This record gives sequence, C-alpha cells and structure tokens, in this order.
Amino acid sequence: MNGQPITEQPSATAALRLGTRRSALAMAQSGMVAREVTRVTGRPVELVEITTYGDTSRESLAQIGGTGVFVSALRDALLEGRIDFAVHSLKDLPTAAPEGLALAAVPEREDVRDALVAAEGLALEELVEKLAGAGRPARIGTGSPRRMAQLNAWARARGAQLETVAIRGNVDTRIGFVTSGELDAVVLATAGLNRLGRSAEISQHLDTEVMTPAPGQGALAIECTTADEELTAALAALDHAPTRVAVAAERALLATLEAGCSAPVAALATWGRENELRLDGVVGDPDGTALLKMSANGPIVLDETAEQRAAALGRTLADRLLAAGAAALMGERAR
Ligand SMILES: NCc1[nH]cc(CCC(=O)O)c1CC(=O)O
Repeated sequence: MNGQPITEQPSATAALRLGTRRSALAMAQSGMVAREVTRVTGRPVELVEITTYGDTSRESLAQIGGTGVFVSALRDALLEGRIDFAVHSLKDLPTAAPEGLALAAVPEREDVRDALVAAEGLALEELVEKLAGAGRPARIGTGSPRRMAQLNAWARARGAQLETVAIRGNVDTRIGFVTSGELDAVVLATAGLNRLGRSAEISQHLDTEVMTPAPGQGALAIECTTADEELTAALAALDHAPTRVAVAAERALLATLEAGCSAPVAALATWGRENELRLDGVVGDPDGTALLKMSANGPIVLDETAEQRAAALGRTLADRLLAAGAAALMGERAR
C-alpha cells in the first residue's frame, strides 16, 4: 500500500501523504478519510504506513500507560515532515494539545455505542441467563477497565453471574476468542465494526445507559501541523461542528479527572433539543462495586465559542464527580 495513490485525480498536484497505522481498522478509517480529502481538495492522497508502540507491544494497554501509545509515532512523523496529515480514533488521542499540531477536523461521528459480539448472537441478558442455567458465569472479554466496570456493575445490580476477562488484540483476534469458544462474548466499539464492514457480527448494541462509551468513541480526529496553514484550512471542510463540540465536553471531563483512555471513565455528550448539550459522565472501579454516574446540561449555540463552553460543561461535571469521590474510585493506577 505504501506509496500507492489510492485515489487518482486528473490534476497534476502532488499527492498528500496520509500517515496510518497498519491495523485493518486504521486502514479502513484512513481510506475513508483519504477519499473525502481528495473530494474537497482535488488532490490525490497516498497512504504511508507507520508502526506505533501500541501495535508492536504485547503488554496490556493499562500496563503500557494507555495514553498515546497508538498516536505518538504518527505525531513524530507529522512533526518530522514525513507525512502531511494523520487520522486517529479520537478516543485514543491524549487530551493534552500537542505543540505544533492542529486538530484540523473532527468528522461526523459514527455510532457511539459499544457492541456485544456473543456466541449464537445472544444479547447480554440472554447469554447470562443461558449460562446460569448451565451453572457457570458468562465469560466476557474486554481490555477496557471502563467496560469491565460497567459490565460488572450491570451484573451486580441484577444478581447475575458474569466474569470479565482481560484481552487485547485487533478486532479479528478479539472476535476469534468467541468463535473458538474460549470466551462467551467480547465487547467492541460499534463504530469500529461498522467501519470494517463487520456489523453483521454484532449480537447486541449495548444501551448507553448500561454501557456509556469512552470519551470521543466513534469519532475520528484529523491532525496536521499548524505550520501547514493551507492544508489546515482545506481539511476544515471535513469538520462536523456538533461532533467537535460534543467531544470537547467529553474530553474536558476526562482531562479534569486526569484520567487517560485506559481509566474506568465514560462520557457521552448528546444534543437534545436544539442548542442543548447533555453530558453524562461515569466513573467506576473495574470490579463494578461502585459506579458513580452524573449528568449536566448546558445551552450551547454552535458559534466560535461553543467548544470552550462545552469544555466548561465537561470540567464542571468532572468537578462534581471528584467532589463525590471519583479519584478514590479510579485508584492511583488510572490517574
Ligand atoms: N482502543 C482501540 C480502539 N480505538 C478506537 C476503536 C473503535 C473505533 C472508535 O471508537 O472510533 C477501538 C477498538 C474498540 O474499542 O473496539
């Protein structure tokens, strides 16, 4: 794929170099954005493969620190001029704004929900009931403390038997645990499965009340250098303001909690009535013994200050969560 223009244009302008990770999901996301970029700029886009630490390390994300493991190699390539722009899953992007880089666009968000991929296409409740009949707990794989916390809290609330099993790996590997019978189900982001054309393997879309998604889940981030003003301006055509503002609230909550993408923190901002942003925040411990849930609403008009006001909403909700004991719940490791 390296060096191959994936979109051809009659114009003689030089190809834009899009840095991408090699995973199937990253390639799918980059390919989709590449086509859009060609549509709005008229320039061909070539994919440049970049390997990140998160791709080569076999350690758990919690062990290697989580924040930024998929992102830093792409950012280095941008700052060294080896690529012109990069596409990240927004939920993998550290909340700190990097020197010299611009978040040029946040395209319209995909489905925010987490998905259950279970044997025989069973829903969570059916799966747990069936296995209770067989005298054992449902074994559900996920590497995410956020998903573990909410799965365990769900089970605890209904006195159901469920066991979360820490797993890692790409989408194929994770679904493989279910097909092989090693696990009864895994939880993955719906957005990723949709982008990979694997929606048919979803047995249930988990309700966001039961499984609130990660901050930024389902959204992409398109990054380039601030020095490249022309490209920054051109990429802005791919920006979707309602998505950008919603994720600003979610990420401000995460930043204020001083938590990373491997922390048991969930946040979802949704537009209700026109110009009304609702933010739901959840902090838990992976065992699901306690789950702290709060929400806040703010009237936000989509103007130049919208992102800042959304961020203020996120900080306010985070402060309320902290006042209610969020820090102790997350524990030292996640902070
Ligand atoms: N942490 C890995 C990761 N980063 C983004 C997605 C899915 C796509 C998205 O949420 O935009 C995934 C996989 C998953 O959680 O199943």
